Amino acid sequence: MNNRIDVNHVHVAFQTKEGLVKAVNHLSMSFEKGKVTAMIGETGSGKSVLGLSLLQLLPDNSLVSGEAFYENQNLLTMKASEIRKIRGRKIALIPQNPDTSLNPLLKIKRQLLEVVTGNHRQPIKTAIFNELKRYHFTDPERVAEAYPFQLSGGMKQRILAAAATIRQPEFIIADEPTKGLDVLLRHEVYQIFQQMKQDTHIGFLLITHDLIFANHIADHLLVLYAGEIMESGPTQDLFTEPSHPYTKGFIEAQPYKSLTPIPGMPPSLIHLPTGCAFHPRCPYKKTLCQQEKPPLFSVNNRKVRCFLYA
Ligand SMILES: Nc1ncnc2c1ncn2[C@@H]1O[C@H](COP(=O)(O)OP(=O)(O)OP(=O)(O)O)[C@@H](O)[C@H]1O
Ligand code: NI
Repeated sequence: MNNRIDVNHVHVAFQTKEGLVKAVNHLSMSFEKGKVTAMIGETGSGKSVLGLSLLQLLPDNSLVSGEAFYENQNLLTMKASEIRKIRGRKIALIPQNPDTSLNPLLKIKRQLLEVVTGNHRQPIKTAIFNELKRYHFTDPERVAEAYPFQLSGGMKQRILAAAATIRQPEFIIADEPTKGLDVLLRHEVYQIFQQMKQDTHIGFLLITHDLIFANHIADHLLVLYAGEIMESGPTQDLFTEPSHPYTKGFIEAQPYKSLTPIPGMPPSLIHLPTGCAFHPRCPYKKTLCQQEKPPLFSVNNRKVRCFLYA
């Protein structure tokens, strides 16, 4: 099947001097083409690690197991030569920081040409200009001749979006595209994504801390905590009525809400708590929560990893 990526029981751990860091723990889900799936959760919850694992972009100290099926192939175990054919062409990554992702020494034209390799120079140039126009560059010829330092932050974000979509991938993984941006620029990125979503049938995996963005654009939400999905379901439902105590706390902690942080800290990923990973911080914990890990319970049209919904 081409229209989804099916993630089954993925584990990612890192070997470190201190011990095994269990960053992603038996995580299962699927990403659909034509939909935006946003992955949210506190820092260190495993969002980026999961995203990078799908393209085999994790460092050498990582241990990855499980499956991520795309077109009947497991992305996680594919040979390097095979995943290279998929990376960028079928599944593209929009990296976080335009300043480190664009080469300061190369003109935009060169950087986009490197993305669309091929022999047919002329059609490729046309493709690049068309793609730039799609992102509201009114004078693509001039932008193509520019160096990154000659462009504003918003323009660079649009270049990165163009570089990702120009090869018409089926999926895009975007890791915190609004991180560290001021309000104006954030809104520009919202618009870029809105447009990518409207104009294409791409499936997006959007990794973000920006819940306003997620609420704006995502069809489906995944809430991660200590490398596990705590809750997943349609975005509107989760925002209007979060079920999991962690989702409630996380939404409440946002600057646009009460800004009340969840008491306590995320657990050590080397020594994960027994039972529910969230129990040490949970206001509703029962004895069972300390002893047994809750499965994902189906509640209405979502899944919740909490015994309150057993
Ligand atoms: N190479 C590595 N070696 C050891 N631990 C790592 C490595 N890479 C990531 N980790 C750990 O894995 C955990 C998950 O990291 P990840 O970057 O996925 O978090 P995140 O949810 O994306 O956080 P943020 O929102 O801050 O980007 C963290 O505890 C991190 O320290
Ligand atoms: Ni991250």
